[in-house]
Amino acid sequence: MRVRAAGLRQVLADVIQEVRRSVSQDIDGAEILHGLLNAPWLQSLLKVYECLQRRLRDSPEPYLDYASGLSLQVCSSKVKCHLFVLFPGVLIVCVLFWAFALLSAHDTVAQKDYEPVLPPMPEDLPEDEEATRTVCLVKNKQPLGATIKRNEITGEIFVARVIHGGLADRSGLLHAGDRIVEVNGFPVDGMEPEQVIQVQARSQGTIMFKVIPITERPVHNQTMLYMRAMTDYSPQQDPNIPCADAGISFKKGDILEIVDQTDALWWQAKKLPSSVACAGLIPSTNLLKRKQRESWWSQPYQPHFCMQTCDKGNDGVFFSDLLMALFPPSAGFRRSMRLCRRRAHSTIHPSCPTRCPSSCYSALNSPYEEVVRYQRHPEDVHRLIAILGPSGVGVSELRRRLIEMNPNIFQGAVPHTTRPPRGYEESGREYYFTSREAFDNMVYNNRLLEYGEYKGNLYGTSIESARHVLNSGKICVIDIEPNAIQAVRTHELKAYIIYVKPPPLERLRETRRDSYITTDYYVNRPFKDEDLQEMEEAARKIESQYWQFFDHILINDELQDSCVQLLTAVRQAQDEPQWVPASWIRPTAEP
Ligand SMILES: Nc1ncnc2c1ncn2[C@@H]1O[C@H](COP(=O)(O)OP(=O)(O)OP(=O)(O)O)[C@@H](O)[C@H]1O
Repeated sequence: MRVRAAGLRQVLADVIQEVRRSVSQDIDGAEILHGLLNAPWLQSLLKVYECLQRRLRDSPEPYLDYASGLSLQVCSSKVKCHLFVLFPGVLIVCVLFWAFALLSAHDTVAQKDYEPVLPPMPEDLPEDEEATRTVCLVKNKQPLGATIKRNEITGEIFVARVIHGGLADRSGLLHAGDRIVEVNGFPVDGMEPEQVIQVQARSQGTIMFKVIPITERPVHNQTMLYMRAMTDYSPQQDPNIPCADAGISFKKGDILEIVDQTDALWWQAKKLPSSVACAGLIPSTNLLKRKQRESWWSQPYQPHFCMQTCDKGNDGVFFSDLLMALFPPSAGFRRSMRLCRRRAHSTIHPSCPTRCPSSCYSALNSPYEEVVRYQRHPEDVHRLIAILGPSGVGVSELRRRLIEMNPNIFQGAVPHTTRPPRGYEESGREYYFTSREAFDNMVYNNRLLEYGEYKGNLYGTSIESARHVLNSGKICVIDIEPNAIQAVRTHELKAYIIYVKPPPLERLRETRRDSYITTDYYVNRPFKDEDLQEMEEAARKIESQYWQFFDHILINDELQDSCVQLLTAVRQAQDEPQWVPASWIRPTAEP
């Protein structure tokens, strides 16, 4: 009340005076606040606000709503003659034409002529009139925003759901559960829903429903809920959706704002970022899980995409030495792990299935993952940066360049190995050298993010190793195999996953012309066309299985551009809000 009486600008002036006093008392921050409150833009903004408030209070009423008619009368009288004396002919015609147009617009607004003409209310309202409601909606180009269903026993037609933000919802007059008795005067009992829709589609301009409102409307205490889609969905390909046009399609990784979960089978959601007010139908978690199970049973058997090879070649003693010399502290583990896939006696394990069977499998199988917006507090440890991509795409190169750019900020996690150290190696620098027993112990206790065996030696990255870097205040940057994604997506590490994607084949050929690939053998050799095709194929497989987990996709085309992109993505991960699983922030949230 005080604000209205005194005016906002007056209140601001009082506050400024108070703050000025604080400035003279040298109170921390008072000067900044004073400068802010004194800013001319704030004064102007308040002035505009006050003007608008005044306008709202004393909303202008038209003095006449027939100004154009009156002016015609005036013109046809003597005044016209006087005007002709004062102004030459053409000019006066223009001025009069303009003035009439203006006055006619004024009259349209004054008479509220632009509002739709509603049909008269029916006169013969039945006795039980209070039990029915006549709802008149003005159709524009958008759909009505409601679906209907038929009670198969009684033949009665009901509103099945009202789409959030649609025409029916905005009217506030139709609700899920209302029984539709008539549409535009046609009784609809016993009709098929398609026939009812045809009746309503025929109507022009307005559409009138006679409904018996539902007596007990469910109370909505909907809270904001966001989900990351873990699967693709297209309503056009779903024969079970109540109305395909009311559905929304989404792809893995899309963020969905769930606006209505009242229906057990069909939720209403908006795909973010969204500029539309109207939501669309998506299948609920349970329904989508059911669909996935059904489609899984109908698929031919597909072996799990797994990083295991059983090549028994034995030409690598030499190779390992050269390898470690070439890539001493940071790239060794990845290289070993990568070559594990290609070479002898090797397997790579994500540590996760033993560590977190429930969260891993549920995240892989659940069609949605609840997410929240999270921004790291500047005083918290950094988020782990995990980079992955198909072999040869440039993960090691990008990671190496990032760390070299600023080793005071970025650091890799030192891997563990059971292989004996070489002359130049120091435990804790190139590797932590451990016994096989100690390594097995780490595996048993789920302390490894991923591990693998190569030529009889075990290699792995431990959680402690990543934690050590993070606790030192640096940003830990590691490269992982795709099947280790689940192991790094934890409340503690809050991994930000960067997927390095190869550019189209043409660009790969051009950009990798002078680059070398590390092959099965200890020599690096130029990329061949089949290496590039293999890379594309591997990328397709990774994307089809893991796309939903990627926080950033970096297309490694020009190396310099990719480095800049990587740096930007890492900065955003640490300093800007990102969608993360709700279970990281609220331990009670379902994984
Ligand atoms: N954008 C790029 N343009 C040209 N050459 C590149 C680019 N990115 C990486 N390279 C080169 O491609 C080769 C393979 O890159 P890198 O070793 O980083 O691959 P990787 O993804 O780590 O796979 P792997 O671990 O199997 O070797 C290296 O010689 C690297 O310098």
